[in-house]
Order: sequence, then structure tokens, then C-alpha cells
Amino acid sequence: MDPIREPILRVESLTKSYDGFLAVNDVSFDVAPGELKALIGPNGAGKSTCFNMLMGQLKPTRGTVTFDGRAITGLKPRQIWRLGVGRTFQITGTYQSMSVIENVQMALISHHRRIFSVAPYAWKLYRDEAMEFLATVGMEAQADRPCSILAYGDLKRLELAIALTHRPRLLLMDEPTAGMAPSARIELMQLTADIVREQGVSVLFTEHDMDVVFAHAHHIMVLNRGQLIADGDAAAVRANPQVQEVYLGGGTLFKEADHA
Ligand SMILES: Nc1ncnc2c1ncn2[C@@H]1O[C@H](COP(=O)(O)OP(=O)(O)OP(=O)(O)O)[C@@H](O)[C@H]1O
Repeated sequence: MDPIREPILRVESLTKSYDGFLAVNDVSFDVAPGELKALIGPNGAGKSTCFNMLMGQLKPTRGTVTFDGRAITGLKPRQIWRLGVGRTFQITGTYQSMSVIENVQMALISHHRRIFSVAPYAWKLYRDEAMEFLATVGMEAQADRPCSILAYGDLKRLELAIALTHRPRLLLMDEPTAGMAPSARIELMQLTADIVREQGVSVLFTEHDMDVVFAHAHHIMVLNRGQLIADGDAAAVRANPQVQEVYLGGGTLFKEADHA
């Protein structure tokens, strides 16, 4: 990481204990501006618990989270979101009865803090802006299609467009490619990497598909039983004996680690 630039996210000694069981144990890391960083680990390693604490859905037992120089530990999810931390979920949250562009317009109405009583005129007002977000994810041609008939991969792209409407400076993506075919997974992460590069947004994502992680992440962190055992670039993480032990019992390849 560039030592001169302040991290956009700083996590220090983050800990979550459930009746003495440490789901997340003294975890510290930074995310730099414009960084695409993965958080991986076997099932039950503590990834979701960690994400939920970053987003304010879960109160840490100990530790601090600092976003853009401001302590956000203990803030409500909506306050954290307003400060510029976006999130996408494993299950898409789009409105199936509305069209693709209406879903984006709805997010823009919320972003601009408009109320729904102005919706008929707002629909018109935000159409151009919505189209720009659809262009970012390559979905202009699908703008007027109902969401209910979209392929799953397109729904995930739409969800990304919706998350971007709030112009987050950090986007947390929880298993963005879950449920997708392998080729579609690579496409979605390529799109995410392009957005990171072009817009300077930072992305922290969890992922079980090691091909996706090693092809796109600038840095990779590995959690195991609540503890961070590695934080580095792909080569360093691949070569880390502790990581190899966790994934493959001492092997050297990562291919079989999919859905560990
Ligand atoms: N509310 C809770 N009460 C008790 N234990 C919990 C609770 N939530 C999570 N845990 C435990 O904390 C550990 C970490 O769970 P978490 O869901 O964060 O893991 P994960 O890495 O996201 O797993 P996955 O990849 O399967 O989603 C697990 O052992 C889980 O059983």
C-alpha cells in the first residue's frame, strides 16, 4: 500500500465474542483508496461476522473501525451508508415488479432524499442519470425490461449499479458471484475491477471462488477461525504455508479450494 495515502478503511483489533466463542478475534487491516481487496476463508471463518460489524449491523465486542479518518464503530447501518460505505448482498434486493431503470431511479430518489410523493416527476428527472449508471454496468439495452425476467447475472450487475447510485467510496460485496456460472463470475468481477480503476472506489469482497479472487484482487486477506492469518498480494498469500495448510492441508494449488 502507498504509505503516503491514508487508508479509506482502518480496522483495529476487531473482535466478536459469542459467549466466549471468538467468531472474529483481534482482526486488524487497512483498505487503501482505489484498492480491490478480498477477504477469504473457509466456512465459519468469520467473514460475514466481520462484514456485519463493518456495516454496523453487529456491535463489536472490542475494536474500532475508522472510515476516511472518522470512527464509525457503533454507528447505525444507515449512518455508515450515508457516510459513503455501500454494500451488495448475496441475495439481490431488486424490485421484481419494476423495470431495470425504475429500480435504479428508485435508488436515485433515495440518494437525492426525494420522497415518493414526487415520484411521477422524479421518474422523469432521474432517467438520464439512471441510464448513466446502467451504462457503467453495460445494461442500457435492458433498461425497460421487467426485473422478473432478468438472468441472475444481469440482476447482480443491476445490483451493482444500484449500489453505485449512492456514490460510495467503499463498497462491501458479500460473495458477489454466489450462484453464478463460472464465466459470469469472472465477467462480474472484471466489471467490478474496471469500476474500481475508473472511479477510484475501494472494494472489499468475500468470495469462495479462488479463480475470481486470484484473478482480480489487488490484495487478499485470509481469515481462519476468526483470526487473520495472511494479508498480502496473490503471490505472498499463495506461498503462505499457513494458508496452504488451511485450504489444502499443505498442498500448493488453489484450484480445489472453490467452495471450501
Ligand atoms: N449469532 C451467533 N451466535 C453464535 N455463533 C455465531 C453467531 N453468528 C455466527 N456465529 C459463529 O461464528 C463463526 C463465524 O461465522 P460467519 O458466518 O461469520 O463465518 P463465514 O466466514 O461468513 O462463513 P460462510 O463462508 O459459511 O458464510 C461460525 O462458527 C458461526 O457459527
